[in-house]
Amino acid sequence: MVVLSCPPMADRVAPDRTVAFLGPSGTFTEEALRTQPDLAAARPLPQRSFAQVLAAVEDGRADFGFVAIENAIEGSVVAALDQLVFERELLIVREVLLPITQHLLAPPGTALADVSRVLSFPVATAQCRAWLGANLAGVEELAATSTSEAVRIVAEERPAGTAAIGTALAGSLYGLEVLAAGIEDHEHNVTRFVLVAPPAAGVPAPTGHDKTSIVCFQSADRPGSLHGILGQFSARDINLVKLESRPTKQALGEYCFIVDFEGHVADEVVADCLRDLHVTLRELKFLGSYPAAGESGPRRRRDARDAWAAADGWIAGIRRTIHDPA
Ligand SMILES: O=C(O)C(=O)C[C@]1(C(=O)O)C=C[C@@H](O)C=C1
Repeated sequence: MVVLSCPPMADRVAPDRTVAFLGPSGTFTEEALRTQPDLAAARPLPQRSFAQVLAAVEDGRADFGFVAIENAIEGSVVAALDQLVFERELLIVREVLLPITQHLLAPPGTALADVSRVLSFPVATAQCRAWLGANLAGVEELAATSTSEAVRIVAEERPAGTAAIGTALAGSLYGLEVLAAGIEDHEHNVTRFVLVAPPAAGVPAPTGHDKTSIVCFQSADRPGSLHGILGQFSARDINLVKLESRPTKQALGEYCFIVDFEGHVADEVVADCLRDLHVTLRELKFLGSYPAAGESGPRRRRDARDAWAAADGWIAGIRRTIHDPA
């Protein structure tokens, strides 16, 4: 199951555009990017970290950045999410879902009993926690800057007794063999990636199947503040897709809320909700409205939004009849 988002023509990335992503060749990020024909045809700019990917977009070396942001087993990829929330002024313009299959890879001729150390990107290692406990209990876990970097190091530097966790693609690119396939702890392992661009690139056109992401910074830590935020959505029948609190890094116990919900800022009901939040919050950061990946969810809410637009038209009709006081 590879779920593709299908951007309208105007929102496809042109082949002369540069897309920065986590490298080197053979990362899951590259696999996800290659599910998108327009991104696969664009100029690739592999980087060594999420921060470098996003910095490349902000300083103009890349037109777009492509990063993992959420995993079905591990939750948010906080190193990327925090960058978007706190460090960068970038907009999400697309999301892509990729099923993730982890492989234990080692130089040809290695047996499982020879493995005393496992090298990988920590998010990937964490997805295999139960498998490692059951099959390689007590082995040393080492961190690399990405899964494919781990595979490259094991293939080229041959550290003693070391296997890598990564993609089958990286295994064949760098010449490692698969010691064990499908070692992730849950079979429905999916990672969500986002394509980001500078705000000047604008917001993608609504498709009728969209998501919006925002960050709510509260004015004060008082009872009911989260209830107040959520109430704005429930009053308008807007479905939340994800709600996460993250420390603002300003003071212990001070949190902001990252909210993903169905709909596009072009929808009147969404705009109205954002207006009310903007009035009440200390700061409201708009992370983007973009086509939602997958088939379930946002389409279900269209009837409610159509009803809201009809109600808006009804009010506008009444207001047009208000007498001019002059
Ligand atoms: O290291 C990689 O291969 C990546 O693309 C990064 C990453 C992540 O950060 O979540 C991407 C997908 C998988 O969930 C594991 C690792």
